[in-house]
Amino acid sequence: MTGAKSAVVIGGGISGLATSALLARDGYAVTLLEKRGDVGGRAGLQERDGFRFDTGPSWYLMPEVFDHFYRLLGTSAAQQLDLVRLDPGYRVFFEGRSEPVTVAASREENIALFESIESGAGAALERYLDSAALTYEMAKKRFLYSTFESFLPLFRRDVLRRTRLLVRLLTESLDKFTARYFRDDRLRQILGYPAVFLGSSPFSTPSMYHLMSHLDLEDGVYYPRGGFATVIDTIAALARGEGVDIRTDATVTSIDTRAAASGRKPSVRGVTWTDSAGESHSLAADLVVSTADLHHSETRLLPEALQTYPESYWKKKTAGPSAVLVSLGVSGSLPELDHHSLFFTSDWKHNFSQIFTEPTSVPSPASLYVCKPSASDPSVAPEGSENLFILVPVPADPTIGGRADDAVQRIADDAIAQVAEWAGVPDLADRVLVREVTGPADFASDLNTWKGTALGPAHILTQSAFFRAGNVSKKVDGLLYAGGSSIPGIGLPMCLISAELVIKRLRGDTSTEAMPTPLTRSPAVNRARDAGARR
Ligand SMILES: Cc1cc2nc3c(=O)[nH]c(=O)nc-3n(C[C@H](O)[C@H](O)[C@H](O)COP(=O)(O)OP(=O)(O)OC[C@H]3O[C@@H](n4cnc5c(N)ncnc54)[C@H](O)[C@@H]3O)c2cc1C
Repeated sequence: MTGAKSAVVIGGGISGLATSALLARDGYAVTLLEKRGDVGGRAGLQERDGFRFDTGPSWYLMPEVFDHFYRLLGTSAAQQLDLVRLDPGYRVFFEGRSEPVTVAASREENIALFESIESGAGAALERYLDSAALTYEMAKKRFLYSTFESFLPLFRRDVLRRTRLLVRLLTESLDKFTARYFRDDRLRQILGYPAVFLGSSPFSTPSMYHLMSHLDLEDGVYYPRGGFATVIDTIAALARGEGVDIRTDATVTSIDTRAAASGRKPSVRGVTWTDSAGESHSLAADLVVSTADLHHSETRLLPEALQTYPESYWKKKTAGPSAVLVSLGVSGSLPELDHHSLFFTSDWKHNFSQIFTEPTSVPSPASLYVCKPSASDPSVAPEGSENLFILVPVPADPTIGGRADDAVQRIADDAIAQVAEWAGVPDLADRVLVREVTGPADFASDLNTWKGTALGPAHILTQSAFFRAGNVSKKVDGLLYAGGSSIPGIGLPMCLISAELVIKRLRGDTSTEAMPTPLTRSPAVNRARDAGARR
């Protein structure tokens, strides 16, 4: 585009694809460079023998955030995806108890469910969910869509009025918070588990995040038919439609800068990248947005003097868990499992401390998660078989190993045995037709994640909201960040918001709300383009 400013986006996960689409719509000439052979990053796809395995996300929460993102691009979630609301929401197996608990799709049914487990818990859940809904709405309106470039817009009457409540929600742990409402361990586990979505533990994540229960117990759990890869496909197609040049097998090896004019910071001049044949290339750009993990972007792609977040910063930070992922094609049907099934151990607190507290170790038995997308989607498994995805949270430590290591394969064997025993499918291991395993070392080498974390920096208080790493380099002009390790944080909806925060930061938009839809080109970009065209 004549006169258009150029941008390079590093990384082709959901954040990179979303950021590149918005930048292109805003008038930038965008090139996206992804090191792997396919886009998707953590939200990848593995196809084998007729099975389609999503390699990462499986919970589609905060549907309005997805829809808002699509609307920025002039379309909608309904136009792009075939979403089904899961009913029931999910099933939970508890160690030592023969009867699982089935969490329903609606608030009313869940209130009745809680009451059936603990007398008085129905009314307590009503209060809990009211508080969760209010906190979620406030987070969406005041925190999630803020770049925190300025704190002034946060000082609104609705926030100030709730200062005391906010302080309590930030300083009390989620576990303590739920204990004030419920006595039954099972209910407290159901309400504490969402901390794992945030790469954290209910014992260290702030109770602010009880807002997550609004999402799974009231708002509903959705699934995009075709799998999460279809979400990636649609965003990649929209990015291409906006003119983004997406290049795979393109590993960025440095973010390049030009020396500062006196009194100013150095500024980006582009990136150096290597193709699959190992040949090095330079690509000039006015703007670079890295959506690779922030630890990698900062400590591997920039010289030390230009790092806003050097190794000394990361030494004091807490990584979210890594995971051993087991994708299985299984012959026959598995009615014992729901679309989503959770398996909680009774020494749950010890389980979390094994993952997060030094010296760490791999929990066994583990509190783990199983997805069976074939429950809702025949396209992900050949007829007469099931698609299973087991996620075993483990410490963020690449020395645990990867798919080639016996230790990781043993963790996978143990997880299959645990699911078989707890869910009552004794022949599960014998029915496995296809098996793919991923471990912490694979996250580190395949995706350049910090310490092999599956998710990113944990959402503990000191790594949430304005305490989380910001989306702009303090040392290099024209260098911005998006993705799970930056603001607002972990999860697909957060990553879509992080893309929008790049546009807000470039425009100096310090508002706390989502931008109006559809995204229209900023006057500043139009002026720059016109000036370039006149030259
Ligand atoms: C097992 C698992 C389960 C999850 N479950 C859920 C869920 O149910 N719901 C939900 O909402 N979220 C879930 N998440 C979180 C969600 O998947 C992530 O937050 C999100 O996908 C992160 O996207 P991203 O684009 O920020 O990072 P990534 O997906 O990691 O993308 C970064 C990209 O950068 C590339 N890259 C790295 N270095 C370079 C380089 N030097 N040059 C070029 N490219 C580079 C990587 O290859 C990668 O493709 C889950 C994640 C995992 C791993």
